[in-house]
Amino acid sequence: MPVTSPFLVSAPGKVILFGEHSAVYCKPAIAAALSLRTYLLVTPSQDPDVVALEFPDIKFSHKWNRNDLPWNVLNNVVGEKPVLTEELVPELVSALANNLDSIASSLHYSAAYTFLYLYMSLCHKNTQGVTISVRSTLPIGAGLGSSASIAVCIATALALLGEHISPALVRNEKLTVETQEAAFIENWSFMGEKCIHGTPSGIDNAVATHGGAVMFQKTNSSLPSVRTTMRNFPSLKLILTNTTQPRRTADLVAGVSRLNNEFPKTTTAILNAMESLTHEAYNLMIKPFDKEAKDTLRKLVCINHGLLVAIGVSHPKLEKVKMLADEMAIGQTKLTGAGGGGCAITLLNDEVSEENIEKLTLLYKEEGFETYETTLGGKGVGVLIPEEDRAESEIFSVKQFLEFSSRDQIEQTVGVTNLHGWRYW
Ligand SMILES: Nc1ncnc2c1ncn2[C@@H]1O[C@H](COP(=O)(O)OP(=O)(O)OP(=O)(O)O)[C@@H](O)[C@H]1O
Ligand SMILES: C[C@@](O)(CCO)CC(=O)[O-]
Ligand SMILES: [Mg+2]
Repeated sequence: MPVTSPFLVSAPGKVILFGEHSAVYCKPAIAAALSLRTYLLVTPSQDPDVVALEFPDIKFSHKWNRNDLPWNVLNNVVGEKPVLTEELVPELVSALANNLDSIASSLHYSAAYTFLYLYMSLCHKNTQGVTISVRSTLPIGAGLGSSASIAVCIATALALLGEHISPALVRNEKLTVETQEAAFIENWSFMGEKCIHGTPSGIDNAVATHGGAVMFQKTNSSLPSVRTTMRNFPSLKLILTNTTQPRRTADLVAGVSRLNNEFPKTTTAILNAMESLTHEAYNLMIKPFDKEAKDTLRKLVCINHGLLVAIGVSHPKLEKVKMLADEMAIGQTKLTGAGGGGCAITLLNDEVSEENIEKLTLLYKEEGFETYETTLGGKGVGVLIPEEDRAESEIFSVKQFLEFSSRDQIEQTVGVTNLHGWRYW
């Protein structure tokens, strides 16, 4: 698709309520889309041969000349059309290393590698040069699925540029993504997640694509994963706390794999326990959600956290989040996402007062932690373009997009419900 005017893609982060890590071992997990999102702006490049990235959230920008990319390798191994493979194509992975060798930081490398892998897979040599700028209201590398939300945004933008999905179908009049288009985005964002952390389960990018709340289970054969939409997902009162301790999902997933190799029987028993508690939680959450059910759900949150501690993915700062909440007897806390730092959720007791919530958030602030006000179960991926009669000057520029100074400013300016003068494709 020739890009004559900018377009904007956005996708949500997620909270895993039950089953992180066990999800990688084909156990079910429950997750919901977050109101915090990643926004990706596509603009035509001034030089049609240049593909540029502007990722200010991780202080990274980079350019490639599209003629320097290893198209021949790709065409020899895969052909001209995108072919979904079970694993990343090793020849492409190794050829791309030459285009990435000037990038030293692992944070920058994984973002650039994901982009290039998807660009090579979904675009072609003659695809017009574009600048891809990304801003997120999600904390990065903190357990809220920032990698999946950027992978979904990139896969969607490149699938549109490569004309694999049709703009008209990305959003129909009900503002939902058509099944086939969504499946294409989900599958390719999964390849993006593989670039970032090796052996993802696929739950994060499934939620970022489809939104809502799901029980998700990867299969250990070549069969597709099973995604069960949880339509009556109960509204949960929770505090989401970021320890701000940096960590990489890839490292934590690799740590669990080492533990599994060293103590296979014990690790399997823990993963099986996670499986059964996820089923128990699911059964509670699909029925009328009364006080008893809420109490039981909190107990399951507590058990799930204990099991995650047992497989070595907690962190002293996550334990501090839990301890402060436990001391106030305010609810039950578990880490969310890959752990090792990043975020925890505290599922609050029903009767908890606003005063106590404020007291706890203050205690967290004193520890250097951040808390977020969010809602769960929102929309998945979406694409917006400026309305036809929109004057060029009224469409924000890459420069403005890159200069938004805070999460609030991003949300207020490009937030899906706040963006005036743009319409769904
Ligand atoms: N806004 C962004 N700009 C650039 N790169 C990003 C952005 N958001 C995420 N990334 C990429 O995602 C990586 C972080 O992914 P990682 O899986 O480690 O954490 P997460 O997805 O936030 O947490 P979890 O996987 O536990 O939910 C970063 O290293 C970077 O490559
Ligand atoms: C740790 C993990 O289970 C969740 C990360 O959000 C990894 C995955 O499922 O891909
Ligand atoms: Mg991730």
